[in-house]
Amino acid sequence: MAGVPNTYADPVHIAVIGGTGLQTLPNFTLAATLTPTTPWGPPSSPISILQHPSPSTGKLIPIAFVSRHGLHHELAPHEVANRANIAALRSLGVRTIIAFSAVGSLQEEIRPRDFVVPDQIIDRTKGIRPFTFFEGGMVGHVGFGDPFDEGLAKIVRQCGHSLEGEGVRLHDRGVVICMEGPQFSTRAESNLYRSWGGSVINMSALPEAKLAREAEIAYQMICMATDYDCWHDSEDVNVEMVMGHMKANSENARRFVGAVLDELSKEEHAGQVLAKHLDGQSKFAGSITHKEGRSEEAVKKLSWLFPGYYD
Ligand SMILES: CSC[C@H]1O[C@H](OP(=O)(O)O)[C@H](O)[C@@H]1O
Ligand SMILES: Nc1ncnc2[nH]cnc12
Repeated sequence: MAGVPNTYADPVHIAVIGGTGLQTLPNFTLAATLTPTTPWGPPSSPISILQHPSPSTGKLIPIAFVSRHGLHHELAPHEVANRANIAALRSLGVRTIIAFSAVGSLQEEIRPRDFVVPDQIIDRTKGIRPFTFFEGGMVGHVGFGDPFDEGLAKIVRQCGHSLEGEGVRLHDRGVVICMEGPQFSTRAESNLYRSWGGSVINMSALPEAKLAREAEIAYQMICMATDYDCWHDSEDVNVEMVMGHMKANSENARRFVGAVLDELSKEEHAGQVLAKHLDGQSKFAGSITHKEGRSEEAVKKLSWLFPGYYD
C-alpha cells in the first residue's frame, strides 16, 4: 500500500497467524508491511505490523500478522512456508503466537462455529513438509509433550469465556488431528480419528506448532469448527461449507483474537509474552552435535535464527 513503511525498528513480541477465511485483521492501524526473507525462503505473505492500543496502558503495542496460505489462499497446506513464517517472526522479536484455524468437528458437542482451544495434537501428516530447523549437520531435540503453551492457553481460554453469551461457544480443551490433505478424510479415517479421541481436524497445526517450539515461541492455536467432517449424518464437509461458516462467524473470530491481544498487552503478562520459560532451550537442544561434527551451512542458518547460540 502506498505510503506504508516497509521497515519497523522496534521489536515485535506478539504475532497472529491467520488461516482460512482470516487472511487479514481489519480495524487495526497498519504501521508497516514487511517482506523479509530468511534462510528458509520468504514467508507465506508479507508481514503486516499492526498497532494495537493496550486498554490498560494506552500504549500502542505492535502485532505481526502473517497469512498462512498467502494473501489470496494460494498455498496448499503442504506448501505453506512454515519454517520461513516462524523464522521471520522470531527475527522480528516474536515470542508469542496466536494461530487461527478452521477445523472439522469430530464430536457432536463441538458444533459448527464453536471455538476450541486445543491442548493436544495427533500427527497424521505424511512427512512431506519440512518440519524442523535442526538438520543437515546440526541435530536438536526439543520437548513436545504439551504441543501448545499452557500459560498462553489459560489467557486465551479466559478471553474466550469473557465473550460467551455473545454468540461465542468455547471448548476449553481438545485433541487436534492434523492430516496431510489437501483432500478431506475418508469416512473410515474420520471414524478412526473419533475412536482415537480426536476432537477436531485440520491440515495446519503441524509442523507450525513444532517449529514454534524449536524457535522458543509460546504458541497456541484457536480453532473454529466449520463442519462435521464426513462421519456425521449431516452433509459431508466441502469448501463452500467451511468458507460459509468462517464468513458468518468471522466477526466473532476477530473479536476473540482482539480480546486476546487486549489481555496480552497488559504489563502483568510481560514474562509470558516474552516466553521466558522457553529461553535458551534450543541452545541446549542443539548442543548435542559436537562442534567438530557441525556443518558450516547448518550453523549459519541456525545462527540466523538464534544469534550467538552456537558460536
Ligand atoms: C478450506 S478447508 C481446509 C483448510 O482449512 C483449514 O485451514 P487453516 O488451518 O489454515 O485455517 C485446514 O487446516 C485446511 O488447510
Ligand atoms: N473436515 C476438515 N478436515 C480437515 N481440515 C479442515 N478444515 C476445516 N474442516 C476440515
